[in-house]
This record gives sequence, structure tokens and C-alpha cells, in this order.
Amino acid sequence: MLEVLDVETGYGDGQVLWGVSLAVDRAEAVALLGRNGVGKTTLLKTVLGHLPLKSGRVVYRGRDITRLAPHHRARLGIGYVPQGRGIFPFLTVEENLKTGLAALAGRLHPRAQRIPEAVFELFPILWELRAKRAGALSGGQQQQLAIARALVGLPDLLLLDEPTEGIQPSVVEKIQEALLWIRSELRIALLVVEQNLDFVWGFAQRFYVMDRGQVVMGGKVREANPETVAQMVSL
Ligand SMILES: Nc1ncnc2c1ncn2[C@@H]1O[C@H](COP(=O)(O)OP(=O)(O)OP(=O)(O)O)[C@@H](O)[C@H]1O
Repeated sequence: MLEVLDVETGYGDGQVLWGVSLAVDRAEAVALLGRNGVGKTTLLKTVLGHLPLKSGRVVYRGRDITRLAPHHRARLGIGYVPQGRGIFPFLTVEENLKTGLAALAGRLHPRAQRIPEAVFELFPILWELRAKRAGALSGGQQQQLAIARALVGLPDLLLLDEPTEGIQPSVVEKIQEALLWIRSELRIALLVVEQNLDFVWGFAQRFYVMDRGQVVMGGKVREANPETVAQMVSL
């Protein structure tokens, strides 16, 4: 579904990614691990089209999208939940969800452009809070809203950047269950940047570890030794 092939990129003269390759299959959940500053967010940006590449390619559903603009990639079905959630605090929950539809306008038939019921099935709390300003929600509720907003256009691939950051443990479990459901029931592929290994072990099938702008380890979650991986990603 997604192939990142030998990508080199960075910011201005500063190179950050050095020959990075990875893949995500259809309806597969893949975790991207690594210490702070090793280039995980930068890699997500290359998939989203926010950074021009020095070399390498990004292929999505068999199509080379290396030079495709970000909004075209969104229309092809690539959704994004940024670090820090990126919700609009002065809009209501419902209005925030509708901005997700606008971002994917053109992807769905106009008649299909409404918030799918699956979103409220997944996060019932958002139905209860739909008229509330998003800024008044707890951190965990805001994270659920951010995931829900990315889901309203029913992407085929969803990129999430540290969804458990700053969230209390009871909500972390909810988000873990939600990601499992998104993958298995909605059949949406996931590429998730995370630091919380317990969380990752609960929903991902494969993982990659990055260090200093390169992929240094990868494999199947159920075959991996969690302690070895923890050593690779701990400070
Ligand atoms: N907009 C930017 N301009 C210049 N340098 C940047 C920019 N964003 C990130 N960098 C640098 O690129 C490197 C990789 O950052 P990146 O955010 O991709 O790492 P990360 O693995 O996602 O870490 P974190 O978990 O802290 O977000 C870091 O050295 C960082 O300082």
C-alpha cells in the first residue's frame, strides 16, 4: 500500500533522513519507533508531501506520488493525525469533524460527505460532546477528536504522530482499542510514530526503529524481543 524507497531529505542544508526505506501493507498496523529527534516526524512529512526529497521515492497504491502536492495525497486517501492533535479549539466538536470532510473534499461523492456513524460508534463520547468547544475537552478527548477528524473521510492509510503523548493511562487503552478496531473493522492501514512500547505492542503487527535518520531495525511485533527493542529506543 505504501512504499518509502531510499529517501534522503532534510531542512535547508541540514540532511535528516539518510536512505530510509519502509513499507506498510493494506490494512496493516506499523509502528515507527526511535528516540527524540531521530527523524520520525520528518519521515511522516515526506509521506504527506510536506518536504521535497533530495532523492528516493514514495509509492502509494502502486502510484509514484513523490512529486504530488499534499492535498492531492489526502484525496488519494492518506490521512494524518499530527503531534499535538492540531484541532481547532474555538470550533465545536462537530465543526472540527466537518473540517475533516472539507480536507478530503473531492475524494468522496458529495452525498457521502457527512460524518460517518462509525466515528461516533468508535468514540461515543464525541457524540455526547458534539456541541462543545473542542478547547474545553480533556487531552484524551481531544486526541479522540483528532483521530475521529482524520477518519471522517475514510482514508485508506492513516499516519499518527505520538497519539499517546501527554494522555492518561485509561485513555491510552481506549486509543489502543480504537486503533485495533480501525485496522481490523475499517481495514485502514496505520503508520504510527510512538515512544510508548506497551501501547505499540497492543495493536501493531510490525515495527521499525530509527536512529540518526536511518532505519536500524525492523520486524514482526510477535517475533520481537521487547527488551532489545526497548534498549534501542530508550534514552
Ligand atoms: N522545521 C524544521 N527545521 C529544521 N530542522 C528541523 C525541523 N523539524 C525538525 N528538524 C530537525 O530534524 C531532526 C529530526 O526531527 P524529527 O522531528 O523528525 O524527529 P522525531 O524523531 O520525530 O523526534 P520527536 O519525537 O522529538 O518529534 C531533528 O534534529 C530536528 O531538530
